[in-house]
Amino acid sequence: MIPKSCRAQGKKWSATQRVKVSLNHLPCPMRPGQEQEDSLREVTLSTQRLRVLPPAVLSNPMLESLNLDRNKLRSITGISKLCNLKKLILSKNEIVDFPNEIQSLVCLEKLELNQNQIRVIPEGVFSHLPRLKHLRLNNNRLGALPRDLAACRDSLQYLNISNNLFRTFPQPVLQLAHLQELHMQNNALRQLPKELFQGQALKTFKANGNPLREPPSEVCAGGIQQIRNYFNQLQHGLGQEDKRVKTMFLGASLAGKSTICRSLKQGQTKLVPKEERTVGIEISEFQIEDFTFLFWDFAGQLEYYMTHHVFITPQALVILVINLHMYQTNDKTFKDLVGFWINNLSMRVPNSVVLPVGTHVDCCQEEEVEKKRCDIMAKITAMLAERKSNLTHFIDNLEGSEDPEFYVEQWERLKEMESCTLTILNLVAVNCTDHHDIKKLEASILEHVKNEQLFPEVVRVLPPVYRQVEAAIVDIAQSEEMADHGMMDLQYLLSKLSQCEHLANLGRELLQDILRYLHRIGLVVWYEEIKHLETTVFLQPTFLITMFKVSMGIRGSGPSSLQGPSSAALLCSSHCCLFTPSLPTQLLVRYRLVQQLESISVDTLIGEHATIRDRSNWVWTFKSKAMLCHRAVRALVKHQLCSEGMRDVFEEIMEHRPHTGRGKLFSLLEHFELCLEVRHAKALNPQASEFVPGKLWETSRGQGESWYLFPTYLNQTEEVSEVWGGDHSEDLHIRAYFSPEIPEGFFQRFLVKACSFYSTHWVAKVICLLICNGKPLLIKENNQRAYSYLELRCRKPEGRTGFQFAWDFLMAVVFIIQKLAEEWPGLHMCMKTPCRTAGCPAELIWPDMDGTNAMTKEDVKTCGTCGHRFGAELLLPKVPRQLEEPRAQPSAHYYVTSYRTTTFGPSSIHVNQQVRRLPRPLAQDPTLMARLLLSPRS
Ligand SMILES: Nc1nc2c(ncn2[C@@H]2O[C@H](COP(=O)(O)OP(=O)(O)OP(=O)(O)O)[C@@H](O)[C@H]2O)c(=O)[nH]1
Repeated sequence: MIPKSCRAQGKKWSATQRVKVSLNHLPCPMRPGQEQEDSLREVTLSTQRLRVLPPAVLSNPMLESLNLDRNKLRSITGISKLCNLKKLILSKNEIVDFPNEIQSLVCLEKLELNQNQIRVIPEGVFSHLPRLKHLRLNNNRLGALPRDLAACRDSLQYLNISNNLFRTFPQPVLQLAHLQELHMQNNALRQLPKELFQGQALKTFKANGNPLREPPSEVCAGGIQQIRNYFNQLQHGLGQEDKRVKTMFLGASLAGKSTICRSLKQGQTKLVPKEERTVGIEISEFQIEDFTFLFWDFAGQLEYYMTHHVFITPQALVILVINLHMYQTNDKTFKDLVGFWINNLSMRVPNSVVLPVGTHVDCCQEEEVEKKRCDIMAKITAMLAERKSNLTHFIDNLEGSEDPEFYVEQWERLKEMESCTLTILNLVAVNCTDHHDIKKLEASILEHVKNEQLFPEVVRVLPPVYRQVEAAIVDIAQSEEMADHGMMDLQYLLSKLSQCEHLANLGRELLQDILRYLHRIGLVVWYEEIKHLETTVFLQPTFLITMFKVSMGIRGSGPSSLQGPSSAALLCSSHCCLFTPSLPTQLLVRYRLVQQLESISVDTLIGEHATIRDRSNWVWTFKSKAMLCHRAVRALVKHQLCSEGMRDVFEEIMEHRPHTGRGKLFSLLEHFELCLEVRHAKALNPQASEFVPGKLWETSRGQGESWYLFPTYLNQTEEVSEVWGGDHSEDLHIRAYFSPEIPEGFFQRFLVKACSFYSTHWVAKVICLLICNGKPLLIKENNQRAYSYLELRCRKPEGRTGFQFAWDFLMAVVFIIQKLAEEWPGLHMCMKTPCRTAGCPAELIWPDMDGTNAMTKEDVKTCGTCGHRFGAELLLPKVPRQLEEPRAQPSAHYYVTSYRTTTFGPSSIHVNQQVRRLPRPLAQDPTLMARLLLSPRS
């Protein structure tokens, strides 16, 4: 949250209008020439605050294209006069009643009415629009489509009805024989008709955000072919209802998560000895009545929070376990034991259902339990209310600004966040040593998951073959031949499945579909998108998680001072069908990595061609720089695994030849941005020689071995500050504000992302300095309640080229931050520039960024608080107009080296990691990069 004073001040600043065609410049029918003819045919009147159609527009019957988006239109009376109109854009207006006059626009090919408030479309409009190819009706309040939409059967190719209120599939759509693209996301659909997928025309289909059970969302996520295969299979046998709930146990250390988890599974009290701490995550499956529960037991230690972005997923029941004995009715314990989790859930999975469970009731007085229960519930309620009120305040702030149309995208995003609700169920207090309490908790869980309002997606309809394949995989996973680590080659697995008598006739495509489904529901893990892992299926996901642990669990202290001894708890249950107890969980645990490194045996060192001195060096580098070299990690893992006779696992997860590839372990760590591969470790911080376009870059793969930086364990900040040389009042200086706060692990992941773009960097715990073409950019984290932001600073440049470069650089980093922030759907981020007058609290709120960087047309801005005037280029990505000096380089140079370093304009970007996810021409053009990085979440 931003202090009220600053927010209020921020409103006084505003961007200038971005008017494309002003009303005074409407095409005049008298001017001759081709240009004139074109302008007669096409008019754009976006963001003009129009309430009615301007008569000048209506008097032009030759008009073929009219864009009226982002106005205040409620009706479009008179539009029927424009009978030659082919394209009509009415997006983001205030239309409630569908404009009937549209039926007169018989030439219409493209109609966009998205982001209005239309509830009903009357019959008799579309029957007059036989040429309509493209129709956008998303973000309205529609629950049905008119029957006569079928009249567009030969023309309509694109239809978007996402973000409406459809509960049943609109039947007229089935008539649209030429439909190629259909968007139906975020409605309330439960079932899709198989007829939709029978023709071959449909190429793109999106339906995420619906409580689908037939086909389930996890099948739809596989695309049209997987849906077709699903329906084909359903024809061969009746669909079976599968009731499955992912249940995540979260909470601080020693809360009792594992105890509850095990007790529920075994149907009796199962106290977990304190020494058996959970490490990372444990997964197990078991049954209550006809519900299958997939339990994910998360370790409470801070070290593991870094992996939560990988495993905390939506649509799960969250059991938030609170040790009532430890809990005190003060703000501090609330924050540590409850508030922290509620905050994280509301940022990461804002639509979840949370069941708070209080443990250790036997250690409390009866009245004490009730008092604490009330306190916890009241504080959670207050917390959520504060969040809502903050969102409302942000929305009001944008609506009340002088130019609200410049903040439409931010406003929409806030509205979306406002509509999300974290449902908090009543706290259940239990004594885990008492069998009755465990039964009571079980009944409570069952009651909640049966509630369709809370869990509309629990039931999935599946063809019998899905269950058969799942059962066959369980058999394979439990068979003698299965290695302990549970990893299997994809082709081998498929051939094993094909050998099963009843699965012999299934095609590979269908088997892979089913594997993808099982991956999405969390039963197996198959990361098709990671190069080193595309042919590996983890039949025991728990093992996969242990691989992460190599990089974690290093620090000796937890979130509170509750740290216990360090050994792994291992889940083992007769109900647990997929996960066997023989996993090497204990072996890879690193609570105290320094000690672990020190204990690497001499034999292992010799095997890795290392010496005792190397080992001391590894320890020193890790302590001082949070870095481990490839060999150190190899030795560490080998030492642990080989001493337990698990050499095969070691060979599986580590690359044999250290210089040729990363191996599975590092592919995973990098994919999830838990560590950064760095080439140089000579200086106190990773420092690479800089890439200069056109010159030889000295860094090369053959030079020395790889080092891996684990940013979570960084500590010192002095060196970064020293290289930066201190803040100057003249610096270009912007801030990315976060509400409610910067999520745990955000800055560390930002470091991994940003440093993979910029090869020269210095990093520390909450500060990072990136260098691009010799220019530094500093990023600092300030995560204070009601004052959470990342500050970006550049030295004040000189001349036009300097500003161009500085803003390119700043914007590239802003986009990286924004892209990362998208992973927290409940996180609000807002860019601001503090007033440059010392002591003035005003801040300029940035308008929406549409990727053009043309954020203002004003050359000078005046602060509404202190009255000082500043060149706009000092505050926003705006380059001064006067051409004081020739540009040093053309704006869109593009260089690719073997390291995939690319350059746009004067800036250079190292896309070593991102290149896998972003298309090649990424850096050809900074605005393209902006659009790519800012493209809406799917
Ligand atoms: N007396 C009593 N002891 C409990 C209760 N619940 C859990 N315990 C004990 O509390 C300790 C911690 O329980 P765990 O289940 O390991 O806690 P956790 O939340 O999984 O802890 P981490 O593994 O650190 O994340 C164990 O020694 C349990 O036996 C309870 O209701 N009453």
